[in-house]
Amino acid sequence: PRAESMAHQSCQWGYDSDNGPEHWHKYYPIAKGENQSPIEINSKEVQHDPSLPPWFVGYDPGAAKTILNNGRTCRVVFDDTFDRSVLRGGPLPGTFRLRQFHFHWGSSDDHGSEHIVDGVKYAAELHMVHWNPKYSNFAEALKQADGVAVVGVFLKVGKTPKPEMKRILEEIDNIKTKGKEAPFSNFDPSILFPKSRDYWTYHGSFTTPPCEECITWILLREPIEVSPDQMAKLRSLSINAETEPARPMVDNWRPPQPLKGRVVKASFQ
Ligand SMILES: NS(=O)(=O)c1cccc(F)c1F
Ligand SMILES: [Zn+2]
Repeated sequence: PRAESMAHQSCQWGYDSDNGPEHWHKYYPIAKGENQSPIEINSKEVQHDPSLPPWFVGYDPGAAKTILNNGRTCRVVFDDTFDRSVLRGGPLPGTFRLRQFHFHWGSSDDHGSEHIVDGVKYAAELHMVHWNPKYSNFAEALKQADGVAVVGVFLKVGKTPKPEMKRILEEIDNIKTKGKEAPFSNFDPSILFPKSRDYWTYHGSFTTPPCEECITWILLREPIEVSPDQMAKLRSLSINAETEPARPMVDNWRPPQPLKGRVVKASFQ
């Protein structure tokens, strides 16, 4: 157990019993808000919206910059100083700039995703984070209800490895511990998308502190398939720094939050 809880440290939130999701509201009161994420998707209650347009991405592989272990997830960061890699259409007003993508996963294949669909927990969930350039920067955007758009992709464990995950998983050996980062260039994240563009969409929040309610979620219905070895590779990351005792980076997911009357729309019947 950790020597001190989040209360003493300058708010090092995490996923442990003493700094995890049940504690976040003490430093981030919005964590108990009306539009929190993730949520459970119940197909019987979603509203099919035939007017929902398709979403599109135009990603420049040259915008990929680095991959890093921030002690909570594995994150790939992009150059978002201009409209270089963008997401548009779907429920979104205008184009949104790709800033980073990261993952959430479990300690075993039977759980790990943040959103849950008709009771199904996937092994992991990929989040591609974009922000609305009508605001001057990401920090401003996350204070606005239409500031951020995240495309969520479920990862399901099967027999066949997803070749497009290879590049990311190969880099993991270079970023094993917190604070490590490595160059990561020439990568178009749209190769990680499934075939179908069907999605659910709702208004929610970051699933991590600061839990700001600034996100238009676009959750893809079709999971991508990864192999057990690929999941084991993700689980080989550590949350500790190189000089600290090894602690595995697993179960970095927030449980589902109250829907509070929000309506989830589906782009498909
Ligand atoms: N899990 S998450 O997609 O909601 C997320 C987490 C950290 C920073 C973000 F910008 C973000 F969107
Ligand atoms: Zn996330």
